Amino acid sequence: MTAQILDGKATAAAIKSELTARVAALKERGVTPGLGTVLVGDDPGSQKYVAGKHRDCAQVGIASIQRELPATATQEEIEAVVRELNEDPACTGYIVQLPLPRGIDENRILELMDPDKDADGLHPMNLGRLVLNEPAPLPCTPNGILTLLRRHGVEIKGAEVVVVGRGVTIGRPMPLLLTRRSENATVTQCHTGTRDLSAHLKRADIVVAAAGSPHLVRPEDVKPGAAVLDVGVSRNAEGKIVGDVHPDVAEVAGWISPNPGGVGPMTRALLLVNVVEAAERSAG
Ligand SMILES: Nc1nc2c(c(=O)[nH]1)N[C@@H](CN(C=O)c1ccc(C(=O)N[C@@H](CCC(=O)O)C(=O)O)cc1)CN2
Repeated sequence: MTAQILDGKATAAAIKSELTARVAALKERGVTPGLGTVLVGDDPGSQKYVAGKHRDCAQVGIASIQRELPATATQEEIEAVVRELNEDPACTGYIVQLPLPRGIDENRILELMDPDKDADGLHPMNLGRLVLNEPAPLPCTPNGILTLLRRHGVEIKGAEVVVVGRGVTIGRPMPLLLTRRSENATVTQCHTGTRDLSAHLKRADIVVAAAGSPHLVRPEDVKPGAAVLDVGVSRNAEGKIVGDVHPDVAEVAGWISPNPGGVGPMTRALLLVNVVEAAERSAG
């Protein structure tokens, strides 16, 4: 039996359709939500992701504010754009596309953002609120993964979850979301220093593979029936995505997220959710 698909494309489309109605209701009250993006440099992947975010905005009626800087931009030039978006009343929320070019202090840029306009949920204040169980915009990829599981009826409560990776956008916040009382999962975080990854994976009901290591999760390491989410985006020589999950895992798992078409579209949809929620808060 092959695994059932955690269809990120279809789920994101459903979320966007729900958001279209919420944006229309906001506009009737005189509020137009606006998403800003700050793109620094000419990385083709980042350009593609940012273009996708603005396509999504157009689909649901959110206004787009785009700021682009060359790869040679200085820390001060990027900070000036961040300050400008903090002050711009048309900008409900914004993101700084990561990674930033080498030499730029990414944390300082994130800290400079107005936390109330942090559409990514990656500002230290908002990550702190998440730790403290206070309301905050949630990081888009972890929230996208949770939403994808929930909308496919995958049981999270009581599940043993293994998160592979410890990056700021996914690996670090993912366990914080999963261990809230509303989710009640038990989480093991694995990383390059984990001694026996295979032993941890074999016990997992849910695997979130976000290590950026091609085909790291092999079929022999997966518990039959487990839900496996592939967040890896390495590229092969032809520029095609190679995920962290070996394709044969589909023969063992109960659920699998395709890549592309799984977690990526959910990341974009949950970004729009953060913008619409911020606009609804500001509308009172
Ligand atoms: N400020 C941020 N930077 C980055 C984030 C983030 O959440 N905030 N995450 C990633 C990139 N990312 C969003 O920005 C992102 C990655 C992938 C996709 C996506 O839709 N992928 C498609 C495939 C696209 C392709 O063919 O390349 C898919 O999975 O189907 C959307 C957003 C790092 N930076």
